[in-house]
Amino acid sequence: MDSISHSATAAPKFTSLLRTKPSLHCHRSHGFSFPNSRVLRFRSSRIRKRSGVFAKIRKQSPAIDFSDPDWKIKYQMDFQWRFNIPHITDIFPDAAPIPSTFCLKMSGYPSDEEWHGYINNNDRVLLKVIHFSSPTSAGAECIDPDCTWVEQWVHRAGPREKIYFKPEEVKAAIVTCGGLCPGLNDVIRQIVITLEIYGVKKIVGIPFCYRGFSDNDLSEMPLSRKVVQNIHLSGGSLLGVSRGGPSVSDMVDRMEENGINMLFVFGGNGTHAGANAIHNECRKRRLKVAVVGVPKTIDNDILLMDKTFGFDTAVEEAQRAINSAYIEAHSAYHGIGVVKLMGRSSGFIAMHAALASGQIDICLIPEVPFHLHGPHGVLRHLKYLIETKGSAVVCVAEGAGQNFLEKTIATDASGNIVLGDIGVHIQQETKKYFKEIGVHVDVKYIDPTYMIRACRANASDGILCTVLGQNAVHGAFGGYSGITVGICNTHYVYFPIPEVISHPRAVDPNSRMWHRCLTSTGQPDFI
Ligand SMILES: Nc1ncnc2c1ncn2[C@@H]1O[C@H](COP(=O)(O)OP(=O)(O)OP(=O)(O)O)[C@@H](O)[C@H]1O
Ligand SMILES: O=P(O)(O)OC[C@H]1O[C@](O)(CO)[C@@H](O)[C@@H]1O
Ligand SMILES: [Mg+2]
Repeated sequence: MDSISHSATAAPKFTSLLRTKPSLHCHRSHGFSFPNSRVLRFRSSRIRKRSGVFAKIRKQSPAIDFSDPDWKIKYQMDFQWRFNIPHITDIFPDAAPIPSTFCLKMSGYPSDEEWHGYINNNDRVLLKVIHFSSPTSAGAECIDPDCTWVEQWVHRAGPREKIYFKPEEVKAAIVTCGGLCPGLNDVIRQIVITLEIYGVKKIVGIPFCYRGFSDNDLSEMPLSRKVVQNIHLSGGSLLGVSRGGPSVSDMVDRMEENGINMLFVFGGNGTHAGANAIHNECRKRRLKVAVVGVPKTIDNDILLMDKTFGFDTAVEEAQRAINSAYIEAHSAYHGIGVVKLMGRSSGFIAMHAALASGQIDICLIPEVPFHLHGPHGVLRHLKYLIETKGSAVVCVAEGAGQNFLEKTIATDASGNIVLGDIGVHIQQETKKYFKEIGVHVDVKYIDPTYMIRACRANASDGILCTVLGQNAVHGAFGGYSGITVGICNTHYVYFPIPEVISHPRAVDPNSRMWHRCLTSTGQPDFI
């Protein structure tokens, strides 16, 4: 039987620490670093400020004192506190749960009367599953110099036996923000379907991201199973997306006016900062509202998750661009293909697309610095490839090599810096370089960004969207707020929002995956 101790921390150990910050003197950025390894650093203490809105992320604690024999237990206690997921009862201690209206039991099956199929609030998923025996192991993430094994548990997602909202009193709203991403419609669809199964009748879409809360020309879109039945068959978002928007206080005003008490927000770091700010504002106003995020980033740059929806589709779709570049390059005399793929601050799409295609000779990502010119530069290697292979294909992530481009202070409506076009730059520099050395080359440049983003989700993303969408609804009905859903070591979890947005997730240049990519392309260091 589920004990309903949804609160913080009844993890396998330290069950007494429910929602109270332990007084400890451990950790976050203890200052040592190992060659070739990454010591876990907690950047969650950063405070992000935007348009007067603060997404406050937990306070910094002192460094870990490893001479303290209890450092590990203290570290784990602090971890539990940080990964506690906020619950309605934090502000409404008397909120009484009711039996779930989401029924899993089929009559007569299974025969075991004890079985109910719900997730116990105390179920946990292990966040890190590799025990690195040494800080010098590839990709090692160590907490202490000996790389001691420290268990880190996070909350398991899924339907709870007791719920904190009566379905007839729920008005749920869905909002999709940032850039497009394959799978948005799949998640909208699953949320609507699952809400209806709980018995919710009032479900609306907020058009064009947070803008839909403030713009008087935009009105709520009523949603039902009938409306969303086939929307996953096309890409884009039924509700539309945009960047920028109103202040958090204006959005919560509108939510109050319109009686919205469940909000499902899909987006990246920016959107989640907004969702967390809405959650905090609702708590400040003592509103019984559940705000649940669904990470949407085609760049796959949200922390702690195996991957985000749309990423697999993007990698798959990128194959078409890479293959075209390869065929063009291969069919031309001294052909060079350049493909630019998405990834503002992380090169996951470029790295995975290069690995999947096996057609890339040079993969350039923001996390790994490179020179274009000079004896070890990309252009010299291209010359070598032309001489030895007769053609070459380069894949570059959009955020790579920004140091070669003119700095700009231009930002989009959300405050994101507008990047220079590294793909065009590489194309131009390549042409110039080969002209200067008197070697004929035929350079073709492909930027498939918006073709990729507009695709419908592939099968594996379709499944991921389904699970994430359903779990978002279960989280809200379970009484959680200020959380986001994710996949972690193949299991589904809830994270407190601040922990996943403190900074963008990046490719670790010391990881096996990046090394595999280098093995596959055969490229040298360009430094
Ligand atoms: N720090 C913040 N606090 C509150 N709201 C924010 C914050 N940053 C961004 N937003 C809002 O979140 C929405 C989306 O932000 P943004 O355009 O950065 O996309 P994103 O969620 O990061 O997704 P993408 O991966 O497509 O960039 C916008 O309406 C923006 O105003
Ligand atoms: O052109 P837009 O819509 O501002 O979006 C571009 C950005 O969106 C992303 O696809 C992330 O959503 C980035 O890779 C890219 O820089
Ligand atoms: Mg963003």
